[in-house]
Amino acid sequence: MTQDEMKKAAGWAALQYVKKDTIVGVGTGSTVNHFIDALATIKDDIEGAVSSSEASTKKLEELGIEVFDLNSVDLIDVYVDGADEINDRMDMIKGGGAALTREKIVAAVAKQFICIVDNTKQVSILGDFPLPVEVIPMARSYVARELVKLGGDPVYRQGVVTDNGNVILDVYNMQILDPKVMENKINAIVGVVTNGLFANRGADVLLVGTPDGVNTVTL
Ligand SMILES: O=C[C@H](O)[C@H](O)[C@H](O)COP(=O)(O)O
Repeated sequence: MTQDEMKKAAGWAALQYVKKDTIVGVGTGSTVNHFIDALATIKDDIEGAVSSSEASTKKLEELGIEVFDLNSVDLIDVYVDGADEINDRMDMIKGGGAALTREKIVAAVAKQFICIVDNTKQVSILGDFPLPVEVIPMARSYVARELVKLGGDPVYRQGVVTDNGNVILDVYNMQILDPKVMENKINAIVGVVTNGLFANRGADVLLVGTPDGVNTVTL
């Protein structure tokens, strides 16, 4: 089974968590793209979606799913999104596709976070995947120096501008032993918009695509 087939299995499995007549929070990335394909098959049964990126908005609209502005929505029942790494406490690193800030905002509003991954994303300690940090452009060098003080090696993701008009620093060589503390420390640096640690708000349900089917994990 290929990695993409495992992503697809996890993406389609998330459909069982979508309730009739609700607004669905939709993440970003190659795994979520499979979920969007699945969601399109029940588009007449849902009210629509709130999207976490321009890319997901485009795909949702192309498939005929109405996309609402988050400010016009009071309640999101489930938020479905992928991850770059996830540990057994359901803490995640996200933002490999630079969509971390809008993802974190939509996830904050949702009652339940359903994380969909293939089995290569499960880790015991977060940090092998470089941690993305979205930064206001004029603060890039200052934030990079502060990230070095926290023990990381930040690298500017050249040529990438986020949907919010900002830049990304990818922080290498961080062994993230306490994800909540590190999330808070990095967010406290002036000039940081947000970082890709999702620990204060982790996943509630994890669906893992494996060669033997989809495993469901809850805490
Ligand atoms: O910014 C991107 C998101 O956080 C994605 O959810 C994450 O990078 C996982 O993406 P994929 O499903 O393509 O591996």
